[in-house]
Amino acid sequence: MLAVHGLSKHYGQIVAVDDVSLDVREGSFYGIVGPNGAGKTTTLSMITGLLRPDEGRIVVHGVDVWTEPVRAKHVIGVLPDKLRLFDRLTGAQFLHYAGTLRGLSAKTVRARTSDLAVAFGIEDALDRLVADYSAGMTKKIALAAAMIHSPRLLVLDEPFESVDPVSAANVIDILQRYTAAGGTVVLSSHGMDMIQRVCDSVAIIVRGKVLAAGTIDEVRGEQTLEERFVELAGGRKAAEGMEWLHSFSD
Ligand SMILES: Nc1ncnc2c1ncn2[C@@H]1O[C@H](COP(=O)(O)OP(=O)(O)OP(=O)(O)O)[C@@H](O)[C@H]1O
Repeated sequence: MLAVHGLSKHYGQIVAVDDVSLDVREGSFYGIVGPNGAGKTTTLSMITGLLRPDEGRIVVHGVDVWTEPVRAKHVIGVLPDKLRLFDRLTGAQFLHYAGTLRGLSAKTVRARTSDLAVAFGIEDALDRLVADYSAGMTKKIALAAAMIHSPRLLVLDEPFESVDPVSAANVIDILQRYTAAGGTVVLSSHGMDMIQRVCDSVAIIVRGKVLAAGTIDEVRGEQTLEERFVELAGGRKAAEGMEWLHSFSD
């Protein structure tokens, strides 16, 4: 479903993504993990056609994302990192915009909007401005917008950030049913337990490079995914110094 080959991106002197290759099969629930600043968002932005790579190739369902962007984007649903939404729209208007932009009829959008609102538990918020939503509600409406055109591939950048545990479980349930039906999910997250429990495959990215990729069991071996992650990310730093923090200013 997704083939990424030799992807690189520099920001001035900073090498954000360094020769990343990934293969994601159809129906996979694929996690991307890495420390802050590892290059996850940069990688996902290039995969979804939002950020032009310096080098490399991305093919989604047989379509090259950067030579045939319109066809490729038809296949992809995206939850971007910084949610820059049209937040002076109500939730319903926002989903109408997202659906009709993707070529759906107004009738189809209405039907799917009410299904999505129930699934995400935001029925009561549909007529309120997105600008007035809480962080978790904003994430949910953005997720709903990513799904409304029933894409084959969902690329979700930290979908569970700010989402409460019950809602997160609901979202996971929705995504698991989606992958069981042949949809493919690629998501980034810092939730190691969740990735280990929910994903079938994972890539660990550190300083722009893929240090491990494969099925969860292949990557973690005898350890937990978190232990393997900490090992590859260079271990924990001892909490020394900062004594001033315990000297209290009053
Ligand atoms: N627009 C930009 N201009 C300059 N540097 C950038 C830009 N976007 C990202 N970077 C740098 O590229 C590197 C990778 O950033 P990226 O946002 O891809 O990391 P990430 O793995 O998603 O991190 P996090 O887990 O904190 O979200 C970082 O060093 C970051 O400072």
